[in-house]
Amino acid sequence: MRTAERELMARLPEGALMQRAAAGLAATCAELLGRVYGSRVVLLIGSGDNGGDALYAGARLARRGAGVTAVLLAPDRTHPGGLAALRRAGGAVTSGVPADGAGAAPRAVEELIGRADLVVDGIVGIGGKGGLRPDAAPLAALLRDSRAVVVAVDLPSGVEADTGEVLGEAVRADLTVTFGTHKPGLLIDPAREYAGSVRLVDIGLTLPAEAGLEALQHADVAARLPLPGAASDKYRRGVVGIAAGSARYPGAAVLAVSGALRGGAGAVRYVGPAGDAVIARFPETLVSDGGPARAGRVQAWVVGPGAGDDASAVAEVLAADVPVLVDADGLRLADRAAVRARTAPTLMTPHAGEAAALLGVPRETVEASRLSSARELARRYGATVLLKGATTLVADADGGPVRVNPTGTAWLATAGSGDVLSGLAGSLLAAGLSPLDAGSVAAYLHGLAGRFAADGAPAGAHDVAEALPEAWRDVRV
Ligand SMILES: NC(=O)C1=CN([C@@H]2O[C@H](COP(=O)(O)OP(=O)(O)OC[C@H]3O[C@@H](n4cnc5c(N)ncnc54)[C@H](O)[C@@H]3O)[C@@H](O)[C@H]2O)[C@@H](O)CC1
Ligand SMILES: [K+]
Repeated sequence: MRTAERELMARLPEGALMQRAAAGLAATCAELLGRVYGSRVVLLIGSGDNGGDALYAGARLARRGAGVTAVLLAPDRTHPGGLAALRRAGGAVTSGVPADGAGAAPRAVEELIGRADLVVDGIVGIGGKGGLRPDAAPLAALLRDSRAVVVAVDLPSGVEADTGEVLGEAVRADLTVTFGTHKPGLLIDPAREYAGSVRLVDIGLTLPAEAGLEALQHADVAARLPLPGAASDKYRRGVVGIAAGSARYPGAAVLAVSGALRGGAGAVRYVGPAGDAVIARFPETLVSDGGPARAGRVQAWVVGPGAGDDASAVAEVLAADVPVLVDADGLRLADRAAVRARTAPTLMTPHAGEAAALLGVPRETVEASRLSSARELARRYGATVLLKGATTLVADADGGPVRVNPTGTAWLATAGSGDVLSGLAGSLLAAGLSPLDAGSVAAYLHGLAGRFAADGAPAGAHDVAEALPEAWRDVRV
């Protein structure tokens, strides 16, 4: 993003890029205000180009009759062109510097924000690091209590653009207008939550083909779905083996199979103590007695959901020379050296707690730094890692682009939903997808299915599995 901006700026007349950004920002603000004339707009302005965007957008709104006041955090280092434009358009300017350098914003600023219809956050964008500085932090606190709509420029000020971490005080926006492309901080929790809904404004950048972070969209998923051809039979479509469930947790086996049956493999083979429960619910399942090593050929294994303490099944699966997905109890039971020694692909699917145990750090650390945690886990185990959570990430061991799943929903935070996901991803592995594709396509479909199943009301994991065909159909149109 930064390189692309530099290249384009060198080719365009001075300020052209900022004008494109400001035009998009002003249009969105006008849309949110409904009636611009007579509305009260406050601009929070830091010392960089992020403030410049906000000032030029403010000037456009002032010309349309809004009462616009810019609150300057660095009055002597404010974007000069933007400030002049706002003044020419009739906008007002006041200082936002706390009297004692930190602590509280000036009383006049508090009142302005209290009366505002809309506040534009132009404190800092991609040039910032380390949370808001003490002089800016009180403004973020004021916004939390304000009834005004808060629009962040490029990023909510204070979040880490490159990682999605939030290291201190940051602005909570209702909407973020971002330029050129999405930044990791808009896609990955916890920062994502600060951004509200995100609107992308095209400013004409040519972006590099490969980014550090990718999000699939419907067409990308559709292109990766395994579809049967004329020559397909159940074996060519792939057989997925599910080694899951225990006397205590038979339901995990049923749910993993329910996901696997909707993932594109031609057949699902089940191995474990819950065979009766599986057959009762899904008669099409091939149930084997004995361990995974004696189960017959499969093209991929899923091991771990509800597995209890059966370490031998996990060891047998890890010894198989086919792609293996390790989930839940399997992550705890797996011999770490055996995972690292595998030559066929491995896909690990921990939630934050399981990832923390594997990394030997507190759970909060993983939740606060999801991107680096997923990458580190993948590197350490030589495996692809799907880190579950509000924003699911899938990272390959080679350090290539990380996939962030855009379809997640809080409704999926329900018991058994991970079992469905692991069956689904395992089925895609058996059908021939790479672990990165299998994990990210599964997360995408699973998120969509969760939305369809919930549709504003609680849904169980089995509802999510039943909505998977609808998710397939949705991405294929
Ligand atoms: N470079 C470009 O071509 C374009 C840039 N645009 C805007 O410019 C922004 C980047 O501008 P800059 O590189 O000037 O950087 P920013 O404006 O994002 O931030 C830099 C300024 O913020 C202050 N700052 C840094 N960390 C802070 C913190 N933690 N708390 C408070 N203040 C902090 C610094 O003193 C510095 O002056 C983008 O986010 C975007 O909004 C857009 O106008 C589009 C075109
Ligand atoms: K901002």
